[in-house]
Amino acid sequence: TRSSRPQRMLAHVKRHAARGDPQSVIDAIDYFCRHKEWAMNVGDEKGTILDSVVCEVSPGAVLELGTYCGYSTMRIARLLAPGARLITLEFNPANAAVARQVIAWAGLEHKVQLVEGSSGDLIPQMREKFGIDSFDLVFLDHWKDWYLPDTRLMEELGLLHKGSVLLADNVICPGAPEYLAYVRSSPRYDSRYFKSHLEYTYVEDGLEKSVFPGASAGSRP
Ligand SMILES: Cc1ncnc2c1ncn2[C@@H]1O[C@H](/C=C/CNC(=O)c2cc(-c3ccc(F)cc3)cc(O)c2O)C[C@H]1O
Ligand SMILES: [Mg+2]
Repeated sequence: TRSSRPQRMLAHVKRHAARGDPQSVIDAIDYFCRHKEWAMNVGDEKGTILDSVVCEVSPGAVLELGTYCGYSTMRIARLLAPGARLITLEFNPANAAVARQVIAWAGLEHKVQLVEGSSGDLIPQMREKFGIDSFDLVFLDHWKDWYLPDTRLMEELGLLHKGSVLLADNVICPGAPEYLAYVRSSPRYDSRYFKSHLEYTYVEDGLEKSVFPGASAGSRP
């Protein structure tokens, strides 16, 4: 049967990127998406904003929702300090299979734990299964109407601590209106919009960075 776009992207990586060199894998994917076939990776322009937030937070524990082909997984993992961990959730087995190979080609598999399944099912298992007490950084890039329910779930489970950062892709295109309204109106978050463009296009899009000031915030009388 005809190959999938993620499979063609992986083939391009294996042909053009150097093993163990994350930047060459990132560049190969960006080239493929810009000059051969568009794909919904966060891309190089928004990726630079993602990089700066990762460096600013220098997280010990990161959660990524929606691995897809592993592009943003690599962007985050390549910047992590020794011992820091990135858990990425992907419910489509075919995507997960491609992402594992992309991450391995970049030589980052020791920094990444890719878990297959739905975020709604897996987030409640973070403590017991992965020994994670809370996340310093969460990158939201899965189905857009899952952003808000998953954020509420992480709050309720106490997986966000004072200073935890949520970074959400696509808040303009395709958009995550309910999520955006929530983080921008809730006294629980200090939220800021980073204007950019939809990956590999001139269409406006951006990232929303929301800092969780702590459970006590917003509950004061
Ligand atoms: C709930 C849940 N749990 C685990 N993995 C989940 C999940 N929901 C989706 N996923 C996985 O994440 C990935 C899905 C991401 C959804 N992202 C998108 O739909 C998306 C779409 C566009 C876009 C913009 C303009 C256009 F004209 C067309 C498309 C751009 C993007 O950057 C995107 O992230 C793959 C999927 O298997
Ligand atoms: Mg996205």
